[in-house]
Amino acid sequence: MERIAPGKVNLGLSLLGRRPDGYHELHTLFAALSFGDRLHLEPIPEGIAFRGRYGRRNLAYRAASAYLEKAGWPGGVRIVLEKNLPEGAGLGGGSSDAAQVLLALKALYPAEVDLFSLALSLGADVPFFLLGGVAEARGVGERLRPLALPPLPVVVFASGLRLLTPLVYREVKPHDFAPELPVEAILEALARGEEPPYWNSLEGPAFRLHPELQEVKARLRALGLKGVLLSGSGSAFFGLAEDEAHARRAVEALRRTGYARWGFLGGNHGAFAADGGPLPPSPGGA
Ligand SMILES: C[C@](O)(CO)[C@H](O)COP(=O)(O)OP(=O)(O)OC[C@H]1O[C@@H](n2ccc(N)nc2=O)[C@H](O)[C@@H]1O
Ligand SMILES: Nc1ncnc2c1ncn2[C@@H]1O[C@H](COP(=O)(O)OP(=O)(O)OP(=O)(O)O)[C@@H](O)[C@H]1O
Repeated sequence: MERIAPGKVNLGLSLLGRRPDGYHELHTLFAALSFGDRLHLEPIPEGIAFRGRYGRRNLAYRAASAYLEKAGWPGGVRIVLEKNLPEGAGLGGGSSDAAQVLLALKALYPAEVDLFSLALSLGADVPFFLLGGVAEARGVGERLRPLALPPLPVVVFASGLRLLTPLVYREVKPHDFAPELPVEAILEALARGEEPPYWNSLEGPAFRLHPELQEVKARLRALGLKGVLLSGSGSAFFGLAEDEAHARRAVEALRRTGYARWGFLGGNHGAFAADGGPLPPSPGGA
């Protein structure tokens, strides 16, 4: 069984405040990308045979172990993980891998397991990846409302700087908090190809930790991309291109200085190949 684990960007991320549990209340729009990691999974009599970095600490391994434990070890699984997303870049790579493992194991070994709470226990971004597409999220990222967006050409760039999410959140100060995102106005601007009225509250902390990120953002803007924003806790940025040709030109200008890729975001029709053609739907839905 092959599955694509798409990356994500946050089409706006507002931190509303700090919660008693130490996490932050957020309001964000998740949008899945048309490219990501690739996982190959096959049933084996027992145990978890995993090929990928970090071994048992890998989120894909941890998702397999969590599901099989809850399902009463009906069998085992072999997982081969092909990473295409940069790590620690704010593109949700590990979280997406974990979600695809949960969906695949539910198809391989159906059981009365609440995937959603299992996903949340693995990480705040994991529940979104059970849905994919585009969704408004509140809470720590688990209260999801699916949204519809036409597939938009998007450019993603990561300079290679690893920004660990907990460190960025630890840098958050009270003046980084902001109001709720204007969701309808953002969706309208995106549909019209105008500059969306969104922001990412984590840019402040990230830029305080790594001021050089401001220059990366300026470079993407200078290429004519709209809505240039840090994705999640970074260090990747994304920007919206006028069309495919513009996206290709921007990637050409960026590719010598880091991870540069274009694709489509939005659309609730699952993953697309980066050239815009649809990938075969991954078995087991979603
Ligand atoms: C930055 C985002 O990626 C935006 O989508 C998410 O908020 C982070 O999602 P994630 O990487 O899955 O985060 P987790 O692995 O669950 O949490 C890592 C650390 O980030 C901080 N964290 C995460 C989410 C949140 N709403 N508030 C937080 O303060 C916590 O210190 C937590 O220990
Ligand atoms: N399958 C995995 N893919 C990538 N990183 C993983 C994976 N499993 C564990 N990790 C560890 O988790 C860290 C964060 O990985 P991930 O790629 O999810 O970060 P991210 O892209 O910033 O995600 P997010 O946007 O959710 O913060 C990595 O730096 C790595 O140490």
